[in-house]
This record gives sequence, structure tokens and C-alpha cells, in this order.
Amino acid sequence: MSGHQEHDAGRPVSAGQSNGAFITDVPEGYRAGFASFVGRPNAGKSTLTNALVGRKVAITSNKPQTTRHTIRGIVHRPDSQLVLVDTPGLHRPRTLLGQRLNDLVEQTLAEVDAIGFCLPANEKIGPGDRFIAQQLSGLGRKPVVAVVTKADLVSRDALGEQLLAVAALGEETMGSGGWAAIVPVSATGDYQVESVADVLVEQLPLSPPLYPDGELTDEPEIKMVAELIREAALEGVRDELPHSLAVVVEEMIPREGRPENNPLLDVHVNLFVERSSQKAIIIGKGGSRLREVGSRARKSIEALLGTRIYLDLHVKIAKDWQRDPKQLGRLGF
Ligand SMILES: Nc1nc2c(ncn2[C@@H]2O[C@H](COP(=O)(O)OP(=O)(O)OP(=O)(O)O)[C@@H](O)[C@H]2O)c(=O)[nH]1
Repeated sequence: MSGHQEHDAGRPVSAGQSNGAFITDVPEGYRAGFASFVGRPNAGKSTLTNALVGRKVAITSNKPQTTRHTIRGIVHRPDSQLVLVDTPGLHRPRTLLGQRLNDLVEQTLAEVDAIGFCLPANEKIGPGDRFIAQQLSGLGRKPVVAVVTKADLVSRDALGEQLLAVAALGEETMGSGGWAAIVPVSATGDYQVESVADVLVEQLPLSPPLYPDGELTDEPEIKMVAELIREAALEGVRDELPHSLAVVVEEMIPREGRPENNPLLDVHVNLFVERSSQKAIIIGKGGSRLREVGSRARKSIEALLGTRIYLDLHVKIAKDWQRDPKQLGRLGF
């Protein structure tokens, strides 16, 4: 069975087909599916996701059943719907080794329809990129689009050279076919962002939309925000704090006095742990870990909501909250 069929089998109920709730007319040739950006840290994945998703984010009420991974944003277009999901496995290749990485990559990337491999225009292709390319080539026939990011940082000539080097990397690692496409982009300079969506959409199967377009209620939005924070807070310390962490989003309010085209959302969040030792783990030396958690979570929340946020995190101790029904209620369980 090809990866694709497996993926199709797990799609969320062919949205709308079953109940007609939100699909009226699907134009002929409409495509919908999942894609994921991979690449070294700092390659520009989050910024590109933000640029693609813009402010048109539909927050989904349910996590998709197809993928155990977080939806970062949904690009709605008249001809297609591109659902961008996160693949933690390839973000930090050096922290995961050998078989474990292979398993993780296969699991996560086997479920998407297309992969965007981000390589910065202003940095030489290095062992990290080569490593990722090799992992991607092991996925079989999964289409991989090479996205040369930060094109605004280099001259035209240098960009041309980087495109050639990236093409050569594709031929060397990805077998005869090489990349499905190569696109230069500047997410901050608004150059070619639409083209990235175009080439990814070309790789998606013909399918009705998977998620409704438009606003949904706040509640799932808050749940997803809490989940992104929880995910960031547990990264690397999952063994130490398996279930002892609850995240409560106290408030999400637009900052007053901001220009309409550049809003800022204030997000106030409490993280509850059970013991002071756990609090220390979350916070880290001199608050260093909490700052990292905050910046990681902020990026993913901004990508999800399509707007800038100010994230205010507080770590509190709620003794034995897992065993206390009153506390559980208060913590949203
Ligand atoms: N000039 C320029 N800078 C960019 C562009 N895209 C991203 N950057 C910058 O590059 C840095 C890294 O971008 P991110 O989007 O955070 O990169 P990432 O791949 O998500 O990074 P990780 O979360 O560490 O994996 C940030 O400082 C961005 O502002 C671009 O198109 N042009």
C-alpha cells in the first residue's frame, strides 16, 4: 500500500460529504491535503508558515484524525486547501539519533501529501541539510519541494547559484527525480509566497476541503493555544513531567491602541505543576528554559492565529491537581 493510500484511509471523515454541512460547490479540480515544512533550525519555516497563512486561519475544533500532529495553519484558496502541519522530528535532527529519528520521520512525514524542505538562500548547504535530504529520500515517492528561503538577503547571482546547488543536492540525494520543484521565496519581503502555495498545492490529491473556512468559536482556539504551550513546555522533559502539567489560558485580548493592520494579542497563561521541583524544571536556570518555551510557543501560536501575540507565562503550583476533582475542573479537565 502506498503512503498515499494509507494517508487517504485515515483522512478525517470526508468533510462535508457526510453531512453537507459546509460544502456546497467544490470546483472541479479542487485539491486539499496536508503539507509540512522541514529544515534546519532558523531556516525560516515559521515565518513562511505565517506568511502563507496570513490572517485567514480557520481554527479546527477537532484535531485531525489523520495526523497526530499539530495544525499550524490552513491556507484557503478558491481552488484548494492546504493544511500545514508540524513535524517535530526534523526540526532538531541533532537531538535525535539513528533509528529513533528514522521512525519518527517516517511516522510523521508519511502522513502528509507534500513536504517543503526549507534551505536559506544566504547559507551554504551544510551537513544538516544533507542529513535531512537523506532522511527525506528514504520516504519513497513523497513529493519534496525545495524552498529556498530568505531570498531577499542575497543578490540575484548568489540566489541563482544557491538554486543550482540546491538542485544538485536534490539529484544527489533524492534519486533520478530530484525535487518536485524548487522555489525561491522571501517570506518577509512578500516575494513568491503565493508560488510556494502553488507548488505545494500541485502535489495534493483531488479532494473536497478537509476543514470549513471561516470563523469558529473561541473555545477550540483557546484549547489549541493551550496545547501548543503544553507541547512547548514538555519538549525535552516529557519523562520528568509526564502528566503533571496543566495549561490554562486565562485571557486572550487584543492590545488597545494598535494599528488595525498590525494587531497584537495579549495572551496570559498559567502553567500548573504539582511540586516545586517540577516548577524548577519548567523555569530552568535563571528562567532560561521558560523563555525558550515562551518563544517556541509564541511562534507556533502566531502561525496558528495569523496574528502577533505577546505571551505571558506564569508557572504555579497546584498541589495534587491530578487527584483533586475541584482543581481538575478549574484546570479545564
Ligand atoms: N530577511 C529575511 N529573514 C527571514 C525570512 N524568513 C525568516 N527570516 C528570519 O530568519 C529567522 C528564523 O526564521 P524562523 O521562521 O523562526 O525559522 P524556523 O525555521 O521556523 O526556525 P526554528 O523554529 O528554529 O526551526 C528569523 O529571525 C526570521 O525573521 C525572509 O524571508 N527574509
